[in-house]
Formats: sequence, C-alpha cells, structure tokens
Amino acid sequence: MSGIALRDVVKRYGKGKQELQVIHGVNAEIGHGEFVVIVGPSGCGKSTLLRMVAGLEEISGGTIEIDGRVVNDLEPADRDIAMVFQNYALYPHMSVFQNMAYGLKIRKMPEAEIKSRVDKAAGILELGHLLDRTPRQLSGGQRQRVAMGRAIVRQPKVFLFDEPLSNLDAKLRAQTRIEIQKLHRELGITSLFVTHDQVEAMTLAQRMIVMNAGKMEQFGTPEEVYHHPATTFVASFIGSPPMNLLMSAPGARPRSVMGIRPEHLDIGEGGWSAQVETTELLGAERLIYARVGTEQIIVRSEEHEIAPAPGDTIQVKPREDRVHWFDAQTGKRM
Ligand SMILES: Nc1ncnc2c1ncn2[C@@H]1O[C@H](COP(=O)(O)OP(=O)(O)OP(=O)(O)O)[C@@H](O)[C@H]1O
Repeated sequence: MSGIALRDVVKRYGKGKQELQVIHGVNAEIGHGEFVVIVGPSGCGKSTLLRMVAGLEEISGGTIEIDGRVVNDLEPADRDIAMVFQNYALYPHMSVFQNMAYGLKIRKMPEAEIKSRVDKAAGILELGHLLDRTPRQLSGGQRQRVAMGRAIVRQPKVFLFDEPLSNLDAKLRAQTRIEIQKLHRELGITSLFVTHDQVEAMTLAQRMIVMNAGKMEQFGTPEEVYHHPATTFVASFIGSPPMNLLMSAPGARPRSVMGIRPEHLDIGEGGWSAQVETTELLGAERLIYARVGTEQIIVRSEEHEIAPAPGDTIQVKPREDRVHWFDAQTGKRM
C-alpha cells in the first residue's frame, strides 16, 4: 500500500546554541490513494515537513515511511515521489514535450515509452496542442500544467505539491484546483499538498493536517475540522470570517472559551444585545461586526434579512447545538 506514515517526526535546524526545533513530533498515516493537504500559517513548518518526505531535508528524529518502507536515509531519487513546486522550474530552452520527457530520458527510458507517457499526460492535462512551444510561449496556468505533466509521466507512488497555485491569479487558481481534483480522481495517486490558504485546503483535501508552530493541531476531513475543531487555533484558522471565541459572553462557563461560528448566530428576539459597529455587504450575505459587553463578535446574515446601521442594537442568539467549548488554558476542545 503506497501510503505515507509519519512517526514522531522531528526537525531541528542548526547546531548547539543556534539549534532551533521547528517540527515537534508529528504523527500521521496517509492512506493509499488519499489526497491530504497540510495547511497552516506562514512559518508553521509545513514546507519543512513536505521536504522531509521528499528527501530534500534531513529528518532529525522519528521515521517517515513511503509504501511501508522507511525512507529516512534514501536519496530523493530513490523515494519514488514526484514534486510540483510553486515556481514551476521548467527548462526555458526546452519545448513542453522535452520538459515533460526530461526526467524519463535521464532514467534512460526507451523513446517509444517516453512518447507514450508524455502523450497520455498531455491528453489528461489538455496540453496536446502545446507540446512544441517553449515555456515562454505559455500562460502561467499552462506552465503549471506542464509542471504537473512532468510529475505525472514519472508515474510515482506519491505526489508532493508545495504551494503550486500561489503564483496564479484568483480565477486560474480556482480552475487549476478543479483540474488537480480531476487528475486525482483519474490517477488515484497518494498526494500531499501544502498550502497556507484555508479555502484551497478545504476544497482540495480528503483529509487535512492543520499545523501550528511545528505541531499538528488536527488531522481530519474538512467537515470534521470545520464542525468539530480540536483547538481554538483550528477554530480561528479555518473558516472566513473565523469562529467567534468568547471568554465572557452571557452564559459563559468558568475557565472555558465559547466558540460560535458567525453563521450560527441568529438575529431576532431574545438572546444577547449587540451594539453594531460596522457592516460589510458581500453580495448574498452581510457581515455584521458588533459588540456584546466587552466582546467583539461577527454575525453572518442573509443580505435581505437585516441592514443595521452602526450604533444600532440588535438581538443575536447562538444556536445551542452549534456552540463549541474549549479549555481556556490549553485551547483544547472540551
Ligand atoms: N534552512 C533553515 N534554517 C533555519 N531555519 C529554517 C530553515 N528553513 C526553515 N526554517 C525555519 O523553520 C520554520 C518552518 O519553516 P517552513 O518553511 O517549513 O514554514 P512554512 O509553514 O512552510 O512557511 P511558509 O508558508 O512561509 O512557506 C520557520 O520558522 C523557518 O524560519
């Protein structure tokens, strides 16, 4: 089974006084054919984790297995992985065909097999009509597809993606996201995908690893992570706008943080009195920024539901079955 297992994985950079631990014992089992996204803020260690799987960074502690085999001491070329980077790293003087074929050529694969693999990948990625162009003659999205094509032709056990969409504009990013999903459905190759963008993570992942400061905060499906965040960090990182986290709202419990998503605060009679500070119309919905006592809250309402002005008082009521409780000290879900 060509899954990936991370066991107590640790990373330290530097030596002696300069030593800095950036990954603190990560454990995760990624199933055969699964698409897993590693998401977290800048500097949380997600690229480092991916680069350790790739063999581009030494593993300071623990083990990484690919396909049931410990790869800690294997060179990147011997790990049967293919990586797609943010900067596509295409050879500018080679054609699209040559770029996609290059990795197979240096492995001395027969010409006919190379041609058949490149043609097949070009078909899947709709690059067939561009094979004679050089990267300069392509759009950003097309270049990214060539970079993916180069990974596909290798027929690796595992795909590793390091923020591959971050150089594309918003529209192209959404399109390429759909292409990557399609590709995964067709090829079913175990994939690890790094991004700092929670929307990208939610839409692409079968399961996601949420990282914070070198630790794994949660590993679950997008639904689990959204509806049952394991910590206050996950609650505020996933979801836009983030979950309201309140220490002193009416009904608060001692030493606890109450969590309630903006869409789970109903406007109407009863509940909390909230002073409106400002509102934002986003099209079909409106965000209302308000104050309950000393707490700041965000309410998400339907556009037609209510249009309060700054200074207005509205009544908001948390849906009881949608309230989350976290330990105020540890931030963990209770
Ligand atoms: N070669 C290095 N030497 C020392 N520290 C490093 C090195 N590479 C990364 N780090 C540190 O390790 C931590 C994790 O970095 P990493 O690049 O994995 O984060 P990231 O989550 O991928 O961030 P980003 O989204 O900004 O790329 C950071 O604090 C970073 O400064």
